[in-house]
Amino acid sequence: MTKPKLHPALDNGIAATSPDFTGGTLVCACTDKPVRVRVEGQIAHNHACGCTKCWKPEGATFSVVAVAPHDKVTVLENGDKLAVVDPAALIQRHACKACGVHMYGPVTRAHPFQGLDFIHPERFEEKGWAQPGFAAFVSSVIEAGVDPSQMDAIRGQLKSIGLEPSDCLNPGLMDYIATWTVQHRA
Ligand SMILES: N[C@@H](CCC(=O)N[C@@H](CS)C(=O)NCC(=O)O)C(=O)O
Ligand SMILES: [Zn+2]
Ligand SMILES: [Zn+2]
Repeated sequence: MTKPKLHPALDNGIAATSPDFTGGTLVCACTDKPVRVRVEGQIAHNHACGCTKCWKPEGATFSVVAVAPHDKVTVLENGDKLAVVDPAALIQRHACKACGVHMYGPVTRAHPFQGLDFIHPERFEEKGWAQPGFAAFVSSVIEAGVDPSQMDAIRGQLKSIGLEPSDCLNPGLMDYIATWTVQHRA
């Protein structure tokens, strides 16, 4: 059986994290006037996401997505090309209107992730960003059109490259969210 393809940054060996990575510039896919977004410092919680809302490159089953503190994220150039994909969503994904790449997605409402921006590290010009550590929303790939019969192979492939599959977030983040919820009960 052929290995299921997940994402270009996962299918040919995952690039190692560099301790020297101190930030980088995310660039959209436009050749003319690309949007450029600076992220200071290393990213956190990098993971593969199977949900239908996260941006994926052409042909990918998963997105690769991480977070950075909002105050470390700055639009450098061509921010006039950005628009929020779904203003009602928790993550305010700012996409390039010309090429469709999601450049940054802040969480502004009261939520355990408030103050964090979701970004796609494969758009960094630089190498060395923290490598993905788990896979989230794996069952959601079915909503994007994957045949349910493929799920065993997909979960097996994720495990084989060291990305433990979850159908929501990973246990550490789910515990963090539940703890926040207890602490913020009215
Ligand atoms: N099954 C749904 C899951 C969507 C979902 O909950 N995505 C997660 C992971 S990115 C989330 O936190 N979404 C918040 C948002 O989209 O604002 C889908 O695939 O559309
Ligand atoms: Zn673009
Ligand atoms: Zn997602």
